[in-house]
Amino acid sequence: MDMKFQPLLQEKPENKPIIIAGPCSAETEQQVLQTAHGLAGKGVDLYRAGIWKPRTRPGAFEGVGTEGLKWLRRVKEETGMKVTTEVANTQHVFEALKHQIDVLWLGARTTVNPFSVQEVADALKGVDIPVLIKNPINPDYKLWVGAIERIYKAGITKIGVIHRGFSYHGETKYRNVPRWQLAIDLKREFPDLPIICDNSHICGRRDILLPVAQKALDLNFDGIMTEVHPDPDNAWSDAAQQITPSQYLELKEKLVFRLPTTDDMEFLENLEHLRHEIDELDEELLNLLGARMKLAERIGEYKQRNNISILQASRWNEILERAVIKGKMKGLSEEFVTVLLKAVHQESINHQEKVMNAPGAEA
Ligand SMILES: C=C(O[C@@H]1C=C(C(=O)O)C=C[C@H]1O)C(=O)O
Repeated sequence: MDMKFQPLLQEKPENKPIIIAGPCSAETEQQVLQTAHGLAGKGVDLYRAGIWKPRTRPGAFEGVGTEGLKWLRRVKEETGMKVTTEVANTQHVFEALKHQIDVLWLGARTTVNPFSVQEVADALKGVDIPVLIKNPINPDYKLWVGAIERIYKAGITKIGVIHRGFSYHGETKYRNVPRWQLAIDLKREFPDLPIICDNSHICGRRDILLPVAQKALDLNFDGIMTEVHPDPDNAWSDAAQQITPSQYLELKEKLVFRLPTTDDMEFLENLEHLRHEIDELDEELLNLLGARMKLAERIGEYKQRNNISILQASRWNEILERAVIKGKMKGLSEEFVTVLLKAVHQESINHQEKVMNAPGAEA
């Protein structure tokens, strides 16, 4: 689907990151206003607070509901900051619009469900409001794009996405693993679609908020969304990942904001030169890989004639172990070498399968 997006915030100069901060949840009027005053006038474009909280299990704090929207309105009046909250159904949209919330967002648990996304989209028909769409909990690129398309088809063109990481069962330092590649894919397919990094939900802890936000900026993300609370340890939700307004401002100071590009001729010429060298190496890599597959095909022919299986685990092990060691000496990570070699091995198997199972191969 061909989509043309408009800038999320009209007044925001191009190439300046969109800064979103505020508590995970609105808890009390005092907490909402105290946090807002700690952030006002400090370059925060949008003040966030969850009013309706989808929780994993019942009984946890599920948000203050409509009452909290009045507190957000006071934030607007008293600080001049725009405000944003999460909506998940028709009633949320209706209440948020009634209380002049400036920007809406769809949460990860909503994006996973096309029925819910469609309900929100239908409620938004004919309304001109920016909408941010968080990635679905599971790393399903198409589901994420599907949610964007549903909102777009409702006539909303000020759309952005929020990358909040993906649920993962194994051991990891993150609460939600980033899988940056999905965000990079989105950038490639929709260059005009702003991507905002929710470092709080990716990290789930305070000590790595800065490197994750910086990584997002290095990947040319268009903004950062961070949870801020006046008393994080006693927050009613997501206590481990929230930081105080002053800690937040310190973090923001440390971030290095990058430009997507420049018109500096010297820089562009040097870049061009180095990129030319990369292109040549890429070409060489492909030639080598092509030649390697030709050899695999010859091995496939022998195996076929002698009725030998394609997969040879001990040989494959040897190759992988050797490559990891050699790779390390060349500064290549084990993770990269493993992923790369596994892909090469799979392609080699595919080539052999084709040769060995081709019609007439038995003859
Ligand atoms: C090419 C072979 O077949 C398979 C593919 C391999 C490769 O591409 O290097 C290695 C071992 C096998 O699993 C082989 O047996 O050598």
